[in-house]
Amino acid sequence: SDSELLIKFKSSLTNADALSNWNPSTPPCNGNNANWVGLLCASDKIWGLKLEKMELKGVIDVESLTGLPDLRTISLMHNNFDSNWPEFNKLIALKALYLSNNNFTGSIPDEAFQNMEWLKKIHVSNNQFTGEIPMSLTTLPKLKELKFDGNKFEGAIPDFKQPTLTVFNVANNALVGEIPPALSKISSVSFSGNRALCGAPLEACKTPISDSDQAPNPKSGASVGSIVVVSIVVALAVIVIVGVIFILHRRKSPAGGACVENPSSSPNPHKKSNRDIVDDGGSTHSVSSHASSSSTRRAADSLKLSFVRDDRERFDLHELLKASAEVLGSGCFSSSYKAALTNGMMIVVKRFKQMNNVGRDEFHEHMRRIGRLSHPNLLPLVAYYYRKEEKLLVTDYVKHGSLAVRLHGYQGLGQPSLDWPTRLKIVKGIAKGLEYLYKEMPSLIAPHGHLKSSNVLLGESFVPLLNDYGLVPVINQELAQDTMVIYKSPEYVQHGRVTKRTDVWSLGILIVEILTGKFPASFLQQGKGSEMGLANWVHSVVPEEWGVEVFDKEMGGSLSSSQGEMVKLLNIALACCEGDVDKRLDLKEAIERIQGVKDTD
Ligand SMILES: Nc1ncnc2c1ncn2[C@@H]1O[C@H](COP(=O)(O)OP(=O)(O)OP(=O)(O)O)[C@@H](O)[C@H]1O
Repeated sequence: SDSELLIKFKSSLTNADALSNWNPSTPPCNGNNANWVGLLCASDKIWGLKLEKMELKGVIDVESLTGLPDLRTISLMHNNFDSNWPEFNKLIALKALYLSNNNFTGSIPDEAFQNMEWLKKIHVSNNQFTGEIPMSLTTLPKLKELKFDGNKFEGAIPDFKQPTLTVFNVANNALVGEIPPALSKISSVSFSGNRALCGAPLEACKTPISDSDQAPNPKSGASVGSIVVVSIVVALAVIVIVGVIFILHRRKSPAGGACVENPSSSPNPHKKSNRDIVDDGGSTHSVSSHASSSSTRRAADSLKLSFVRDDRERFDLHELLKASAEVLGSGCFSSSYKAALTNGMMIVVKRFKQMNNVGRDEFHEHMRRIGRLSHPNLLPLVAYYYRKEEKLLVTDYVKHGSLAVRLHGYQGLGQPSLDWPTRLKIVKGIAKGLEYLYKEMPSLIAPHGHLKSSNVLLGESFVPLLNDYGLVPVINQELAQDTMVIYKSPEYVQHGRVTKRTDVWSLGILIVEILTGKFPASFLQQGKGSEMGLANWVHSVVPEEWGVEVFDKEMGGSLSSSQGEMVKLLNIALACCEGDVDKRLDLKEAIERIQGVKDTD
């Protein structure tokens, strides 16, 4: 059983006190939550081991882990492991392996990553690894992130060619020789602190390379002269290929790859005439200018939008493809486009690529369930589109935009900020929307799951409308864990669990943001590192001994006339983002107390 395998895994570790609740008398998982510390669970299955900062040491028994067929991610970062490379390639389904900040030693065998076709992320920064960077890494088709910095790797960098490789860091090793041309666009910082690396993005290699800094690539066996000639040819080809990839990437990821739209940028999104909304199995279909091309027509014929409410005028994907579109933002999670239909209707299409956590039937059922929700503080789902590779969710366009932009994006433009009565009204509306979600979706542990200021839109008279709710069950777990707000909560960061009070924590963070006017910048980062940042952010903007100076100055005169009520609301917010779940307010208490705050202006 999973319990036995994990207990066996634990038995070869030394100093495993942190795993004391690994006890066969309770099952390791309870649905999507972990009973045992350091596990990541989904539907009672273990998909991740997150054993970080536990002072663990000893032997990593990979063999035992092969008995966990759903295991996709392993993090052992910030421990004291000092062994040689464990045979992780026995875990062929692994997608992410994080071993940074330990004392692993010895060389990593050349074939260490053979057959690990699913592996996307490998972080081994700040260990004591020696020898050469293993060649088998160059054969991984999905490799996205490779962090090998802060070790003692030597020799040349193998010829990485994967176009998927976007995060690459080998700084502070003892590497020599020419940087493979396909890596020339990576920041020079990622190659700094090595013995003798050359070529873009660092300085060009000298030709011929002098004896003292010559770095023959022991793996290629080619002469320096031929390397130079081949490099020039390859470099030219790469420039052309990178150019094409860049253009395609810009078309697909219009915000330039930024993880989350930065609300302090202009509130008016840059208008584009041509945007790709539907990706039909690899070929893209631009909105507007190519609407009449036969491929677009063929694709549109095969595409059907599923409408989830009866009270809405219907349109089809033909119409959507003809519409002129504008990019609203491109987060880690999704990309959003605003489209004007021929009948004048303005809609927003959100495109998700990683929404495959459930099968087709369950997905349809879940969307219909979301479609049945109706509340003055929820932005209703209008329609959706299902394909295995991607999903589109369609909502109305809300012309006043998001709370994030209203709070943080207007300052430079001389626009009036939100006053206290409006902020209080927004907080009360958000709380009511959340209360409704809890009532209508009781089976979800976190009925919202991604509550933050860019997911609160402002309707007429600043009525807040919650967006992106109820999506936790359908988003791929790995992406969800890296991006969704609930997974940045203290209980998830520390114990790998989400509770009925986790959305309350997000509500607390949001109220602190509304009252202080400070933006939790760690929302802009993805994945690890951003998590503690967000949990600690509250303490940085509202220190232990806080006074009236913490409130947003933009609230002007109300700061003196309504100070008492503001203090009351901030205290409620702090009780909502209390790190200890047992001491945190539950939703009912939080809502009662919020509704009791008065608009005294
Ligand atoms: N229906 C809508 N009407 C108006 N603006 C919207 C609408 N939906 C989203 N937006 C705005 O578009 C921008 C991009 O939203 P999107 O939801 O794609 O990303 P995000 O909320 O910034 O981050 P994440 O990817 O984590 O959800 C945000 O500023 C958001 O407030």
